[in-house]
Amino acid sequence: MSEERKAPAVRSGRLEGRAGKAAERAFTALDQRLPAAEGGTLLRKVFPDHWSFLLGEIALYSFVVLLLTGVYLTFFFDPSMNESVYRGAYAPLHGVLATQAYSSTLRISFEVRGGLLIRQMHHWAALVFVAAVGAHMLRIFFTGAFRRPREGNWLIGVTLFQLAMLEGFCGYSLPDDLLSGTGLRTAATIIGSIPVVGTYLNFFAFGGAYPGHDFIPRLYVVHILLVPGALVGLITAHLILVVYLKHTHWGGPGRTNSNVVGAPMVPQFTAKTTGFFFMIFGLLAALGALAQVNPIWRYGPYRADQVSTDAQPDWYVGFLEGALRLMGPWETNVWGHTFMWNVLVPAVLLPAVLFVVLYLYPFFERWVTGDQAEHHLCDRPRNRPTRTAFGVAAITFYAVLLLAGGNDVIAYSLRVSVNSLTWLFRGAVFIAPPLAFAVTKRICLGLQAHDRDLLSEGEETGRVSQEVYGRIDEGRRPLPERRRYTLLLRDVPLPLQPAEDEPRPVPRRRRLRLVLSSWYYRDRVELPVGAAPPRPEVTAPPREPLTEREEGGSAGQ
Ligand code: HEM
Ligand code: HEM
Repeated sequence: MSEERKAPAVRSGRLEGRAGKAAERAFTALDQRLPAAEGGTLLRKVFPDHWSFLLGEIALYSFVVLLLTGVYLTFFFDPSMNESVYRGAYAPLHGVLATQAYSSTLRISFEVRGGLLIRQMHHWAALVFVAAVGAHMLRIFFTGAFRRPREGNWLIGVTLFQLAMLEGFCGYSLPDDLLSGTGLRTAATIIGSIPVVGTYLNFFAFGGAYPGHDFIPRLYVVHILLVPGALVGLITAHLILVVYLKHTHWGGPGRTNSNVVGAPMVPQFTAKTTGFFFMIFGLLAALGALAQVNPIWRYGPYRADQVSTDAQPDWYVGFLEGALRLMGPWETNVWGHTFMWNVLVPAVLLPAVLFVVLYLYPFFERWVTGDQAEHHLCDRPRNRPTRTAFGVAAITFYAVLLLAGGNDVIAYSLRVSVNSLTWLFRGAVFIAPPLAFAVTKRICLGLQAHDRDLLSEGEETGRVSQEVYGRIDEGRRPLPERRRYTLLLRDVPLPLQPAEDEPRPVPRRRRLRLVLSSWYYRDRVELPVGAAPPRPEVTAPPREPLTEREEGGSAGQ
């Protein structure tokens, strides 16, 4: 048997003699049936350590909690739209006509043992899940972890993000209370706004005129089978790619673009991440036990002729609600077909454009930079001012829409006119993102200038002294070597330049690329002269295999 295919404990010399032979035999038997030797290599895979890498894990573990609590809910939830008079444990609603979906959710809340806890855990886990997915996506964006070779994983990620929002929307629409019914009414209007086919799609989805009797059972299948199935499949592919492509890490001495340094999967990483799972589980259980969420008995069952004020969707759908509230009442009638711009633009076209932009961003940036190299080091956001500014502008745009989605609540709480507030948000949606872009870019360049200052002048000691001649010395000392190295490890491409032999006049597409490239990369603060950046370690040619190194250990694989 080759050295590689021996049991790890035998290989490392920790097991000798009879015990060693027995271990070797057992391992060989296992390896003939399962890829045990390959699995052993996998167990030593290293995983870099940084708090920002925990965001993906929070998403993963809250998804696991959703699966566990969701299965429990399916034992008791009845997705039927048949109506009957409510006679359950919640006396204030006695005598009210409600669907089985609504009554069974009340039963889960008041009669099933542990039902309210599990229901609230499920809802809190959904809120945390989508938030973690969003935050994880931002970390990938701001650190440039979407660049070659991880573009495929970015595409899977953007799909996961949409599925997460869809799953959440389907989930909170299931109990058929007044709030969720109002959300479904909005969904029906959005489907109906699609030109030409909208009405037919609506009839198809709802099995007749809205609300019909079919929609909640259909939504149920989507919520507990289709979307979770797609999520499980894509998350598995996502994680396989994370393992296969290896994880990015933050640069520093010994941490380069051609290696990955971190704790081995077994035992360090597994121990840490299992503990982290239990922390998340505990936190969600505490939230479920202590913080009320979605008290559907206060809203009452859905009735198509009623709508409550301050009806707010879950936070992740709030931006669509905001976009709908900001849009003016525009419609056009063409050959008997009505184009409802007031719904079509904010609720169909806007999200479509946003997600296409998200899908394409890595390819756009690669085109602008002409950068074909593989990148395994995380970017410091300040070193990519234009990308960072883009990200912050997008977050600002999203935040304005989210706030606009709660314009009635804000107006009521602050005692201001809801119309004035709507106009304020209409202005802000156009003005705030470019403003955020400009401010962020300035801040990034300011931080770069600060880095340059640190490199050339050293860091402040905090001790100001005065010489006998009167000169005041603010007290600086050279940066520690590790910090200096990290600041110098900067990987920022130069703007593309027209080649000497390029045909003139330069074709329009090429000109656009040159202009964009210059706009992206011309603003930068150069590092001090003489401080040679560790360039060779920054960019590796494509398809160089990465070496793995255990923290404080030697290089392997
Ligand atoms: C259900 C949702 C998701 C789950 C459970 C998930 C899980 C994870 C985990 C556990 C990691 C490794 C740890 C880390 O870097 O945080 C990871 C890495 C990654 N994720 Fe996700 N993710 C999800 C959604 C997304 C989204 C929305 C995007 C981007 C649009 C994305 C893009 C990536 C990329 C590119 C990596 C590799 C990062 C690197 O090597 O530095 N993921 N994901
Ligand atoms: C990403 C995954 C999921 C998300 C984001 C999600 C979200 C939600 C939300 C927000 C609700 C409304 C809870 C409430 O009543 O306050 C809900 C209800 C429900 N979910 Fe999920 N869910 C997910 C996965 C699952 C899975 C995998 C199952 C079952 C296998 C499931 C089963 C249910 C059931 C039966 C209900 C209705 C009961 C009720 O509303 O109390 N969910 N879901």
